[in-house]
Amino acid sequence: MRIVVLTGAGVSAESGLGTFRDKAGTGIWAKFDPMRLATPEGFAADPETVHAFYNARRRNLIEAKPNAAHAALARLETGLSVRGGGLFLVTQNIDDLHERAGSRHVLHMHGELLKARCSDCGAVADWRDDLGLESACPGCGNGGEMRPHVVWFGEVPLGLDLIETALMSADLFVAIGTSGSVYPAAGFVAEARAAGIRTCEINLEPSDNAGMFDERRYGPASEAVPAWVA
Ligand SMILES: CC(C)NC(=O)[C@H](Cc1c[nH]c2ccccc12)NC(=O)[C@H](CCCC/N=C(/NCCC(=O)O)S[C@H]1O[C@H](COP(=O)(O)OP(=O)(O)OC[C@H]2O[C@@H](n3cnc4c(N)ncnc43)[C@H](O)[C@@H]2O)[C@@H](O)[C@H]1O)NC(=O)OCc1ccccc1
Repeated sequence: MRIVVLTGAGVSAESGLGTFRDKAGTGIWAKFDPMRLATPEGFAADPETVHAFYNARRRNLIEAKPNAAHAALARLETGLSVRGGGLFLVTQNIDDLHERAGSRHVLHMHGELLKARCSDCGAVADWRDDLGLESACPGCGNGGEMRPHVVWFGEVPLGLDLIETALMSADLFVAIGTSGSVYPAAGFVAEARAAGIRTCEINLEPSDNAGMFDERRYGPASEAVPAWVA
């Protein structure tokens, strides 16, 4: 059995990491302007404020712990591989909770908060401290060029070709904890359906494209994902 799982902010919500959009309007993008904080233009216009936004999220992440949903997906990875199948885990999350729960192969299509990238030479480095204009690139040594290694709006997500290949050879596509509002990730279910692949949504509430899924399971990820994996 080959399964492609796409996760979003909802899988890390019970680990204390805020989601971006929710019906109650208390998501990160309800409090902060994504066009100012999560676009290359916003970073060019006001890098200090963007650094402060991601530095706060990085410190918060370092204190966070994986939850039962992350642990269940790590078990699924092992379980499928010993039975000759495979799990392709792609996440929109920039946190490292899947890896901390034991998942060995995780594709971060929107980048990683614990990495920084030099806008000059493109070098990507592990980064756990605050990032700022004074941060020097460990590659080319230039200061003032380091930025969070995340995919901002208007930027091309990472690993789209690998995701496409995995999707086209999958038996099942499952979306977990995502609102289905950000593309191209929100379009994967349509691609899976078009390829005749079975689809399932696991979420707290129906997502924007809930109707596209063959199967829907609702509840907190820390309960619904272990129940689905078992
Ligand atoms: C807002 C939207 C309309 N805009 C877009 O989609 C844009 C523009 C666009 C492109 N194509 C389109 C087509 C139509 C319309 C618009 C577009 N897309 C882009 O700009 C993308 C880049 C998008 C990436 C932007 N970066 C992020 N983040 C990184 C930084 C950061 O994190 O700061 S996006 C941001 O939203 C993403 C999606 O959010 P979710 O993860 O789904 O989280 P959300 O809060 O929305 O939902 C949480 C869900 O969990 C549920 N939940 C809550 N608690 C729990 C719980 N306890 N248990 C279970 N579920 C739970 C809730 O009910 C809810 O449903 C997140 O990953 C997050 O990363 N780039 C691009 O298109 O480049 C060109 C291109 C593309 C392909 C090929 C060539 C060229």
